[in-house]
Amino acid sequence: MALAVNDLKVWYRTVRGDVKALDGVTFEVADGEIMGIAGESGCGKTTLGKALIRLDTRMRHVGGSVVLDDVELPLADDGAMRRHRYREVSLIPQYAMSAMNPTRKIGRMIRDLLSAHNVRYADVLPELERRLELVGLDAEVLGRYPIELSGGMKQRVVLVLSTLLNPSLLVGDEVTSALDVSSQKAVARALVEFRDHGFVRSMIVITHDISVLFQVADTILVMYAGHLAEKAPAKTIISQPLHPYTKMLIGALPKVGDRYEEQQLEGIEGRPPSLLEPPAGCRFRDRCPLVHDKCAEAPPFRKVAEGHHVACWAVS
Ligand SMILES: Nc1ncnc2c1ncn2[C@@H]1O[C@H](COP(=O)(O)OP(=O)(O)OP(=O)(O)O)[C@@H](O)[C@H]1O
Repeated sequence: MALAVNDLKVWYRTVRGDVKALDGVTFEVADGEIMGIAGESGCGKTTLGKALIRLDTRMRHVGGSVVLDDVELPLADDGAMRRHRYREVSLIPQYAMSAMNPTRKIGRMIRDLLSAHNVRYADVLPELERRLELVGLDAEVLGRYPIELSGGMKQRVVLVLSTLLNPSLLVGDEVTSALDVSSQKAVARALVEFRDHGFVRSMIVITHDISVLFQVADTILVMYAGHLAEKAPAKTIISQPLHPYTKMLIGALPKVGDRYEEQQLEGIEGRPPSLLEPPAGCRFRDRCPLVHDKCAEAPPFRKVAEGHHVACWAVS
């Protein structure tokens, strides 16, 4: 087992009270698994990804644990997390490619990052060049400034850089967003290849665009309002989703072969509850077509088949 997250709660302190962005989530990611996280904006995807690497000053670890390769990560202790970051668990944050320092050449930027982790650039340079080549980039990109590269090239550099020390887990947050379709495909392919080559053991790929996950993910975890709704193999999520929210998410996707003007995208009516004062019970119940009395109680995230977990009272 690569990653075991148990009843993890991470809240944000705000002047209006605590935002319960991650409110007791439990799941596992196996060795070699690429797990995608899907869900509407604000459901807690980014918070979950960040919580595994670095809590920012407003985030508070309220409870629960994260165990990576049998070692519990000291989430609340930023100094102690340093030892795990980058070497064992690495993050490609949202907007990583836009956040590259425009005044630093790519090679210099990588050198700085490595030296912050006590690794000599010269020692990894041959491997760095090999991996750049693998993602279709010539080693001469190391002598270029970020502005000289396209979005897709930058994102492939970020992928190589973030996995250079072969971490056990890579978390990629919206790594294919803001790219054109062919660059999206190249980055998605590179993610899978990096796992297949063993450059990274397991991955969590976060996106609001569930169709991206069909290209890369072995399993998909669907989140709703700081809770987990469903986790299953990607094929099962597409063909036999069980949670009413997952069914709506899948139903909201355009169907292959539909003509644009004929598409009737259903969308999902209503909005998720506020995470400042989330209601007790199932958080989806106000929007759920299957709501009944029992939903006043929070449904457990329980196993319904091998590799398939669902939190819904209406699923038998
Ligand atoms: N710094 C912060 N301070 C207070 N609340 C925050 C902060 N960052 C996020 N939140 C709140 O936490 C909840 C979860 O946000 P998060 O960014 O994790 O969701 P998300 O699913 O990744 O959304 P998106 O797809 O828009 O990135 C939301 O209600 C959001 O408003």
